[in-house]
Amino acid sequence: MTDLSHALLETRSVSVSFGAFKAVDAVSLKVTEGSITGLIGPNGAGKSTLFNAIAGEQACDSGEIRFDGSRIDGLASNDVHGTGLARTFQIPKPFAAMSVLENLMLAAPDQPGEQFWVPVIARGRIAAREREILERAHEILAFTTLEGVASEAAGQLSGGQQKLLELARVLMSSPKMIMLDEPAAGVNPTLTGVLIEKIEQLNADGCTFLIIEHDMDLVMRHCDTIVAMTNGRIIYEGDAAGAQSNEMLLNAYLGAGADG
Ligand SMILES: Nc1ncnc2c1ncn2[C@@H]1O[C@H](COP(=O)(O)OP(=O)(O)OP(=O)(O)O)[C@@H](O)[C@H]1O
Repeated sequence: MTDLSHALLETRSVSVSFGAFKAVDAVSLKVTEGSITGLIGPNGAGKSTLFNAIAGEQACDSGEIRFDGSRIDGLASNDVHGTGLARTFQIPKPFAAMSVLENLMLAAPDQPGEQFWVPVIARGRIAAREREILERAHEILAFTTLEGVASEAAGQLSGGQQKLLELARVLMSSPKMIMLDEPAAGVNPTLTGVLIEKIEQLNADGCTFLIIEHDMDLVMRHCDTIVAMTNGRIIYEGDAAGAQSNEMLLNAYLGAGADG
């Protein structure tokens, strides 16, 4: 039978070391276009290091990373983002003193900026682009339920709202794929529910997700594929039912005493 599933993101034998310690050890992973893929594993398994390598924030020792048909390993993080692959961080990093709206506007690609030498003739075009960015920011604020706090300083938001702001910021670049690092950590159940609903809506509109998460209920219920890592290696790739009955995976969690 022909395999019609297309790997939007693929790592081929990717390794990352810190000194003599191999945090990611020859990881080959495929994320199918249109999927919500969960990346799980006990603390220290190498999940965030793999994310950082994919996002261009951590150099690989060896291996290849392909996104949407092109090699992205070796690209700087901004250039990876420019290919349509966005990521959020385990600990949100907003510009705390700036408003929520300003945080979104700064995340827009193709910023016109404040360039005093811009010829008068171009100023109309710049104003039009700024209006477009503002409109898009308001659309995304409404979508992520943050419109009511648009003028508040980002640093004043609750932990859960900051996670929504992280998602809102990456949506400004209309990415094809989003990697979320522990989106539900420290978030109350109501906001976790909002976050999941938004992820599923974006997914229905064609956005692919790779999600690191320790909340097993979230992962098992909302991810169509699960990839499990331990000690830098992939030990399971398949569906939720298979993951729940996988002995190696169970032992890895028990051995690490993880919170998942
Ligand atoms: N910059 C670094 N320098 C040295 N060691 C590092 C560095 N970053 C990560 N490590 C180590 O690499 C291993 C993998 O860490 P990583 O953060 O990728 O794990 P993780 O699976 O994301 O864990 P968690 O679920 O706790 O976030 C850990 O042993 C960690 O201590």
